[in-house]
Amino acid sequence: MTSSAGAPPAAAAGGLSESEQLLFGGELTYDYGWGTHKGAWLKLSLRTMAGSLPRQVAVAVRLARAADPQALTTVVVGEIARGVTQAVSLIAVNSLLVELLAPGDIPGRLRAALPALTLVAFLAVIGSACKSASAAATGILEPKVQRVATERYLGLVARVELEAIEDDAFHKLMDSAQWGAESARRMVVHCTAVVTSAISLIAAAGVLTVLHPLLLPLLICMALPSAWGSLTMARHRYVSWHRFVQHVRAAQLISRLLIDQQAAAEVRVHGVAPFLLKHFRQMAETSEREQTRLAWIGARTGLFADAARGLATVATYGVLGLLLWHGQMALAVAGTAVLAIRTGSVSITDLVLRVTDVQEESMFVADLETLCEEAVRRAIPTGGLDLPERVDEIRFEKVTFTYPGAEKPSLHDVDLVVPHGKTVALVGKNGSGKSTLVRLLSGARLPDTGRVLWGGVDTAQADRAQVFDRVAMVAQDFYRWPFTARVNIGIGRSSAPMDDTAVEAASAYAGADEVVKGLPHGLGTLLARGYKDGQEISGGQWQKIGLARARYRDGRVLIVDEPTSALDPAAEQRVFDQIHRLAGTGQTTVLITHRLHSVRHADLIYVLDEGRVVEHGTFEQLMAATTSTGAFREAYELQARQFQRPSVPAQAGRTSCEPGSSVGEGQARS
Ligand SMILES: Nc1ncnc2c1ncn2[C@@H]1O[C@H](COP(=O)(O)OP(=O)(O)OP(=O)(O)O)[C@@H](O)[C@H]1O
Repeated sequence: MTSSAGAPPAAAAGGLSESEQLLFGGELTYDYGWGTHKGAWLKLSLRTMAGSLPRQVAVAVRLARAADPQALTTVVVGEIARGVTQAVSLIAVNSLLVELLAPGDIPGRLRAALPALTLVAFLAVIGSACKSASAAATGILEPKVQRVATERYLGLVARVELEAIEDDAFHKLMDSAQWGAESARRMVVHCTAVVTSAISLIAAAGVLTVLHPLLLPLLICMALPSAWGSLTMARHRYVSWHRFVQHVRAAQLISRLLIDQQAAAEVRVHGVAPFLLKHFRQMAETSEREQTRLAWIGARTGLFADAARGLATVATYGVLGLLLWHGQMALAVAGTAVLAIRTGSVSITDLVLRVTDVQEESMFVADLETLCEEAVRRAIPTGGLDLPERVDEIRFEKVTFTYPGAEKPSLHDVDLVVPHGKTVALVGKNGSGKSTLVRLLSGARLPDTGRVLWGGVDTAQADRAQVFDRVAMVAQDFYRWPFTARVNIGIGRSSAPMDDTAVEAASAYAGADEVVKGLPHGLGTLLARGYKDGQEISGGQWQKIGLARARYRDGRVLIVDEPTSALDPAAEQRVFDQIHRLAGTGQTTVLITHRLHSVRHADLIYVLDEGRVVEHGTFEQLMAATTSTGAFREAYELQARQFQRPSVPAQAGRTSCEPGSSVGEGQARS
């Protein structure tokens, strides 16, 4: 692999670009907001990595404190005590060696060394006890830290504006953050190890400084090559991961599609598997090439680091030998120095490795932090103006709205009124802006210009939690939760305990009671295939469940977006009858439908075209030639004609196929 550090791997990766181009319409790279890959590479210098370490450790400590303060205290106290025992132990070893190497008979020397020996043994026992306590507390902390980190980012992400959820840069952050939560868990272990190694190193360094001031700088020289090697590899791995996260995500998507339930029929009937497998392989092979590249860099870096470390070790022991040679150091002191150098060098290697681990994990934790900061920045504001208890009308005033990245507005200068207790229908061609309009009405989106007023309160300034609380919505693409039928209905108002009587009443209202009756465990049936006892239901049956959910929510404003598109004629009639009946109970309803005959009873009909309201009025007004532009009337008549006697295509040997021709009709049916 020859790609340079800053070059995107796809450029050097042969088949990857082809797969990306075909399946995803372009090369899969991310703009992080804080720079390109090349920028990231430059930013990850050794200095900044070391500089950011304390901040990231502080993040881990904060998470650990939130997760289990008692366990955190045990870890900290345990590790400090362990370090102290090591330091004291080294000093005891020094006295032990002094006694053993002193002139005199062996039994006498052994007797003199006994107290130091006992102290070394005692300290070893204490050290082990501290190690066990710290290990147990770390084990307790780990999963809790991951939970706290996960809960935190999920909680924040669930509150961001819809716009952020559709933003691919934000998605990238969410992908990284999932790793960040796991990294936070691992950071606890690594941080503990860092503390252990650091204390052990301080102990060894302290003893070495006392023995001879020259030994400490030599010990540091021994450690530097390992530090450089480990940090260099951590940096390579991190940059590589960031480059490849998008490709990994895409390859995972392809592999999931191959086993996806919804795609299963098409995968088989259309023979899609070889096509997907080919592209999966291309993407996987590119990742493999990247792994090979990293392995070679690792081998090279390790070789340089080991060579430098070897030289430093020779120099250190050489200096020790010279000191002994010139009588500047006693033999017992030299023995302790060898021990301290060994302990210190092991601690330094361990410390460097662990610091690198912390550093590596901290980069992912930093991503998690960035996501949390971004999620806070893009959150739906909490608080705001209170809505009046009774909202007489919801009013759109010159509302214009453009989706992020879209070239033209989806709503343009829209004026509209939804009076309290009335049924308002929105009709118009595909893509005319109906669903967008209800998203703004429900507060899910805010206008770019103009105002959406709930009883005079602008949704941009209102407490949006209050707006949401008053809305019950069955969106076109309402979510099919992979839970039981009960939860699929009761989740409409999940803040309250689920009440079976209310769930049953809502399902009866929407005609979902028949669906539930047909399920093996009634409301307790899991509506998710692929799990034990999970059931799948039809699109129309799901639509009834969706309607029941909106009914259960019992919002003051009911928004139904294409509620009957998958329903059979009887069920469709029933739904519209129910909606009309609601009008009599003072329920405000906004109905989106393409079935124009079903809006006859609406109090107001708005006709949209290319994001603009082209006409509005009652059904009679829109149908009357004198009071309408004809947009609604023409569409209505076009639909009505389809219900009149069908025209029959000409067949070979027939000369007459005119509509109404009884012969033609008879032949057509035969
Ligand atoms: N999330 C989105 N991001 C970008 N553009 C969108 C998004 N949702 C809708 N649009 C665009 O906004 C326009 C209006 O879409 P909208 O879904 O509001 O139309 P609609 O009248 O409800 O259509 P339909 O009758 O097909 O449901 C369309 O051009 C559509 O492509």
